[in-house]
Amino acid sequence: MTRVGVLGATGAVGQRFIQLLSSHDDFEIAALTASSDSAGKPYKEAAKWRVDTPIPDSVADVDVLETTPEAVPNDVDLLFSSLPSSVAERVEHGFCEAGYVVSSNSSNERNAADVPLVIPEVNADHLDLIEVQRDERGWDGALVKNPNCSTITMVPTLAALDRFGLDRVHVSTLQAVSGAGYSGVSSMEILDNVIPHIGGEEEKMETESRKLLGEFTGSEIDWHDVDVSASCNRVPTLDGHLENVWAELDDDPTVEDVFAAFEDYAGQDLPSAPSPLIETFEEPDRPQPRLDRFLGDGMAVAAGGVQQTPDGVQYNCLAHNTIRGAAGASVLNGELLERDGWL
Ligand SMILES: NC(=O)C1=CN([C@@H]2O[C@H](COP(=O)(O)OP(=O)(O)OC[C@H]3O[C@@H](n4cnc5c(N)ncnc54)[C@H](OP(=O)(O)O)[C@@H]3O)[C@@H](O)[C@H]2O)C=CC1
Ligand SMILES: N[C@@H](CC(=O)OP(=O)(O)O)C(=O)O
Repeated sequence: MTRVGVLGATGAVGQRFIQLLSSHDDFEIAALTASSDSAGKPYKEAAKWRVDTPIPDSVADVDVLETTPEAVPNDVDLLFSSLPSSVAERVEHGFCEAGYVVSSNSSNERNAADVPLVIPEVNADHLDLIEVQRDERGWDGALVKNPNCSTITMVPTLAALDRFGLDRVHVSTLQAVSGAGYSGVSSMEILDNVIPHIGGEEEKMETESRKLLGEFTGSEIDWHDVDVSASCNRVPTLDGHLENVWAELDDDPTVEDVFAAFEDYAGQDLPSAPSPLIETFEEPDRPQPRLDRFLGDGMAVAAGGVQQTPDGVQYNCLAHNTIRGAAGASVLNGELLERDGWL
């Protein structure tokens, strides 16, 4: 078993990590950290447990640690990070310097030139950027990021469409409230409403997509030159981001060609990787958040509503934002790090 820790374990995403890791066949939870307010308390007291399965017995009475390299046992091989990005920016480097490999969900440094931003089914080879990172930063550890939840919902479908020459993408999102965290959007704001703005989200989709779809040259990531324009909206669903995508393509695929590209897109042979990665629907009213967010145990991307347009294709896609879009994405990266010998 690989001994793992969770930084920010008491938070909304931290709890998802615990849910996923407590039943993992290869990872064993060996350290849970949070803020100084929680440190020293048993996990069940420090965390207000809000996940829809019971708090695992294996963590309930474990004492929460300070989020410092000194507090985490040396024999922990891999850390998952779900800290607020302002905190992550301050502390993640210290863990990497101390020799820990950190698989982080926080948004800081996702676009840094020497930080691998990875979806294992899309760009597993970008992990080799760790060599460059270690050379440049003098770390024994490493920092690897997964993308933003809206980005990760769309990018596998774009990767599948790239065989037709991806030229330009417009996307409009309908994002669930859990993406903003438990206290992020008040019920008075979101009930009977849609909020047509999510701070920073559009820029994240527009940049992270191009890095993920880029080529690793051996020393750097050559970003894809696709032009991405995003419009992001908060809607009153609990979990599951739905997205309407218009992709302009060099070729002129039929609807059947697009379905085949989605269905043939290869997954990964990793414990948390879904098969298939992209589940398709011919019914025009699918995918839907409530019906389809748990496909592939919350790790699949659902796609449907495929139509030809004058310049390419239009479709809808959906993924579970706190599983495939957050904790599940980091765990999958952890599995890739282990398989490829980076731990
Ligand atoms: N991709 C996605 O869909 C989502 C991504 N995220 C990202 O994940 C990260 C975590 O989000 P979320 O779980 O909602 O946040 P929460 O506020 O629920 O949890 C934050 C966690 O960080 C800990 N923490 C806060 N301040 C400090 C500090 N100064 N030092 C050490 N630990 C600290 C908290 O501990 P304590 O309990 O002691 O305060 C808690 O464990 C963010 O970066 C967020 O942007 C979040 C939601 C969805
Ligand atoms: N902004 C996302 C969630 C999030 O926290 O994203 P990021 O991981 O980029 O910080 C949402 O609101 O749905």
